[in-house]
Amino acid sequence: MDPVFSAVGFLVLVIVYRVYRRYTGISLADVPGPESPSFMMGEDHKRQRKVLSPGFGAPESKAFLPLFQGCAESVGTEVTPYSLNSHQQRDPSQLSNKWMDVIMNSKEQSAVLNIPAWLSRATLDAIGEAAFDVRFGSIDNEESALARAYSNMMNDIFGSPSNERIFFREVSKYIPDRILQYLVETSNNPGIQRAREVASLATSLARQMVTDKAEMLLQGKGNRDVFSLLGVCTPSFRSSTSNRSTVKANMDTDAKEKLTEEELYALMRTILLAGHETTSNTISWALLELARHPEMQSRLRAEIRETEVAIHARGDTEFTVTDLDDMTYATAFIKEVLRFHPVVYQVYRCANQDDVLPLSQPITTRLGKVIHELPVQKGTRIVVSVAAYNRNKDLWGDDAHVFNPERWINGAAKEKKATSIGVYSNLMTFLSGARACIGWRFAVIEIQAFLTEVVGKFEFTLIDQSGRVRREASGVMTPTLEGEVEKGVQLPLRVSVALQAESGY
Ligand code: HEM
Repeated sequence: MDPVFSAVGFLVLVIVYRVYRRYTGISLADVPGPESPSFMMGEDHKRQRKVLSPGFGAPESKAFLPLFQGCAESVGTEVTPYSLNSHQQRDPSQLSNKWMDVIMNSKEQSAVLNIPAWLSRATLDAIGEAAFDVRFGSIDNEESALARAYSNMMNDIFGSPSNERIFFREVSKYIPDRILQYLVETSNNPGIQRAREVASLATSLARQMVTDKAEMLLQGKGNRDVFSLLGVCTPSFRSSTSNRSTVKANMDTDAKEKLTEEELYALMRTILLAGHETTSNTISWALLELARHPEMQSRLRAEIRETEVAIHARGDTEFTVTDLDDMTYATAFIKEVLRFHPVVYQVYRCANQDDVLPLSQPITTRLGKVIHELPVQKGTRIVVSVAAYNRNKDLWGDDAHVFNPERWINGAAKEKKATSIGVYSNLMTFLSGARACIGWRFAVIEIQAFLTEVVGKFEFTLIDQSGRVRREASGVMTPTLEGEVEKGVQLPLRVSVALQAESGY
C-alpha cells in the first residue's frame, strides 16, 4: 500500500480535528494560558495565528542568526537580569564562553556538564532577545527567578505521573470545564502549584515587558524583535500606552483581529515556553548523539572547520544562514536529530464532527473484518504520535530505528515523497497543517547556530552515567537518568576543548 496514504490520512486528521488539551488533568493551559494560540480553536486560533505569522517568516527568522550566535558564543557586556536591550551591545549570554571558563578552571581541562540545564538557560536568553528584545541574563545567573521557574519545569509538572494523577487525567474528561478550572486554580498538588507559579511569574514578566517596550518605542528605540515585528507596538499601541491597560489597541488592524490583554500575555507565555524548552532539549539530544558517535562528531567538526576557512577567506568572521544551509553534513545531522528525537513526541486532538479517516493500510478488526477506512465519532480523543510517524519503516526504511544522518545525504530519507507532509523535510516534528509549529524556521536556525558554535569549540564524550540516559515523556521529551528520575532533567557529558584541526577528514 502506498505509504503516502498514511500521510494523507494524517493530514486529514490534522486539518479536521481540534485541539483537545484536557488530557493532562492538570491542564497545560495553566502554563501558557488558555488564551494562547495552542489552546484556541476555530476563528480565535486563526486570528491569533494571523497576528503571530509576520514575526515568524523566513526573512524575520534569518535575521535572528547573529542574535543566536551571540547567545551561543560571543563577546559580551555586563548584564543585569531582565534589562531591555539597547541593541548597541551584543547579547552577553555566552554559553560557550561560560563553558570555556569552567573547563579552563578545572584540573583535568575538561568538565562534566549537565547539558540541558545549560542549554535551557541559553535558549531562554535567546527567546528573550529574539521575541521580546529583552535580556534575561539567565546564563549568567542560574538563580534568576525566571531561570529557576523554568528549570526542570516540564518534568515537575508532567513527568513520572503518579497513579493518582493518571487516574485524575482519565476522569478529568468527564469534569465540566469550569469545575476543572477551579480545581486547577485551587489544588495543592505540587505539579499544579508549580504550573501556577510559573504562569504567574511569566504573566508579571509579560506585563513588565509590554510596559517597558512601549516606553522604549515612545523614545524611538524600536527594534526587530518578534513583538515589534508583529505590530504589538505600532503607532496605535503607542498612543494607547497613556492608558497601559488598553493593550487591546496593540494591533494596527481590524478590531476583530486585535488581541485582548489576556491573549497578549498568554501568547507571550506560549512563546517563552514553546520557544526554549523545545530547542534546548533538541540540542541536548543532538549532543548526546554526537558523544555516542565520535565519527559523526569528527565529521561535523571537520565540515565546520572547512566552512570557517571559507568564511575567513572571504574576509568575514561569522557564519551566514547560507553558510549554515550549505553544510551538507550538519544539515543531514540536524534533520536526523529532529526525526529521531522529536521533542514534541505526540499531540492531542478531539474530533469536532463525525468523520471517516482513510487508512494507508487495511486493518483487520477483532471480529476479523478488514477495513480500509476508520469511522471517527464526534468527541473521540486522538493521540497523534509524531514519534511513530518519524520512525515509520514504510516512510524511512528498515533502519528507521537507527540514528543515521547518512539517509539525508544518500536519498534514503525520500525527502521528495509524492505527498509532502510536515513543514520541514517531510518530518512530523513540527506537525503539519493549520496548527503546525509557527516557530519552526526560527528553531532550525537557532539549532544550527548553537550546534555550529559548541561543536566547533568543544568535544563531547560519554561518561559512565551517560549510559543511563533515558527519555522522560513530560509534554516535551526530556533526558533523565535511569535510577535518578526524581532528580529531574539530566544529560551529563564530558566537555573538553576541541582540537583546531580535525584528523581523518
Ligand atoms: C525543535 C523545536 C520545536 C519543535 C519540535 C516544535 C514543535 C511544535 C509542535 C509539534 C507544535 C504543535 C503542537 C500542537 O498543536 O499540539 C508546535 C506549536 C507551536 N510552536 Fe513549536 N516547536 C519548536 C520550536 C518552537 C519555537 C522556537 C517557537 C517560537 C519561537 C515555537 C512556537 C510555537 C507556537 C506559538 C505554537 C502554537 C502554534 C499554533 O497553535 O498555531 N516553537 N510546535
